[in-house]
Amino acid sequence: MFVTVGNNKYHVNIVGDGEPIVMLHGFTGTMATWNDMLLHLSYQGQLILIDLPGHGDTQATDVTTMYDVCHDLKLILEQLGHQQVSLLGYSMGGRTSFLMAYYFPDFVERLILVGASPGLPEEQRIERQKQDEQLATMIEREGMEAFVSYWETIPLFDTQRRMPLSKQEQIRNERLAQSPQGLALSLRTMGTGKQPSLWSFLQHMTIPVTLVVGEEDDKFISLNEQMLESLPNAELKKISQTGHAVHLESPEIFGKIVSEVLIKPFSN
Ligand SMILES: C=C(O[C@H]1C=C[C@H](C(=O)CCC(=O)O)[C@@H](C(=O)O)[C@@H]1O)C(=O)O
Repeated sequence: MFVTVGNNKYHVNIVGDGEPIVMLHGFTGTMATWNDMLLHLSYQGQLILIDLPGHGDTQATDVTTMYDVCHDLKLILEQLGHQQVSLLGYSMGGRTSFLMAYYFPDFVERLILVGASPGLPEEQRIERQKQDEQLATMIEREGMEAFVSYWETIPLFDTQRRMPLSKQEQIRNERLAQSPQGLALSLRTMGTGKQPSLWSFLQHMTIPVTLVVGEEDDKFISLNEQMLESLPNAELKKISQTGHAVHLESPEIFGKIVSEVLIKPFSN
């Protein structure tokens, strides 16, 4: 189905009824990124999967900041009849989930974040915005084949080469199915450099936060351990023999973690 907010038309997939958990994919992904994990999810509530701007079947070009995206997401969920949701986000979707809790604290019940961060320290943002702009321009000039061939070789995804070739091909095809214009818009709107830094806000985020990170994702292990020190009501789950995309590399383990968190929410 599609939900229209303002000039933007979002692709949304709703499964079941009850307490909603909204799932937000990462850069270059779509709602299909959750398919493997969902095979191992035991949850009686409602699943709401959304393609973010610049991705999948969503047609949302009237966004310039992450606030615009978060506000659209809130309007979508209110249109669906929800006043409060849980959020599950991977990487860019995790950063977006963090911001949803920051902008709309009464709207977010809990966070489950995979390979996520609260953005960069303020002083690093400008440089990263330049890098994100360079990448956006590369994608527009050289197209999807060249971008994906580069993107899948970054160290963050080294562990994905241990996955079955069929799974690697599935991830590659999901990335190739994106448009250069869409990914460029995403980087210019939702790129890591564009994310307001929430590091100083973490100490005030009292909702339950489950951080999930692959034990071989060195960069995000360090970031998530730092986040855990600041978050007053959080737990950190490290998944062995797994890298950045925990939900893709260890879908069974991740599905069980999400099931446990949603069925028996922890609270410090
Ligand atoms: C390379 C870095 O940042 C990017 C890496 C992961 C993020 C993501 O969404 C996953 C993309 C994927 O699975 O293909 C992405 C984001 O958060 O927007 C980052 O641009 C890095 O070293 O920080």
